[in-house]
Amino acid sequence: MQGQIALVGMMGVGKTAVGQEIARQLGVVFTDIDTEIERAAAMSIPEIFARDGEAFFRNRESVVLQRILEGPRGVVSTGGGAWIQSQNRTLIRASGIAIWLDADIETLWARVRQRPTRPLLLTANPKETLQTLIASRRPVYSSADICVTTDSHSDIETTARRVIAAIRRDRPEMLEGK
Ligand SMILES: Nc1ncnc2c1ncn2[C@@H]1O[C@H](COP(=O)(O)OP(=O)(O)O)[C@@H](O)[C@H]1O
Ligand SMILES: O=C(O)C1=C[C@@H](OP(=O)(O)O)[C@@H](O)[C@H](O)C1
Ligand SMILES: [Mg+2]
Repeated sequence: MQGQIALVGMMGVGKTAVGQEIARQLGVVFTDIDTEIERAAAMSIPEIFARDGEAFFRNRESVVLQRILEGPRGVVSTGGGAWIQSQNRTLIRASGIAIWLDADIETLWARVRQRPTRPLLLTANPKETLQTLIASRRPVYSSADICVTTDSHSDIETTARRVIAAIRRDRPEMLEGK
């Protein structure tokens, strides 16, 4: 593999689950940035937001992202806000390619509503908050290298295969040696 494959996109779209499956199918290392932040801080994401605030979390996110991108080549799943920061986009572009996983609001909402692990959605109307976040972030996600759309009918394994097929089609040099 010629660089890092980074997954970006809204919370609940499946970056963590699909990223892990892409890495399994390609036989490369998988890293989830949120998991690495939690490990380094010995705290959960909701605990970090509650104790230190979002700005602190964003700082940790950039530091951990840089460290992971400098490591062995593989698949890196980011948190939904990572690609929104321009310095993170620069880091990801310099190390490989960004895949935007996209889905409609109903698909995202069905997946995120089940678990209270996303502090940005602890609002009076979390679905509306999700919708507002999508509207502000979609133009930024669209600057990723490749977009793959998922929906409630595509399972994790199928979505992973479609991502790999899209990379093979658009950026075949990325998968050389694979
Ligand atoms: N087709 C699918 N693709 C991706 N995730 C799915 C799919 N169907 C259900 N899920 C579930 O949706 C939830 C959110 O996925 P996750 O990987 O945590 O998203 P993200 O990391 O983008 O926030 C998980 O429980 C995952 O197993
Ligand atoms: O969209 C965001 O700003 C966030 C998404 C989360 O990751 P997932 O996209 O993996 O849920 C996590 O990094 C944090 O709760 C903030
Ligand atoms: Mg995730």
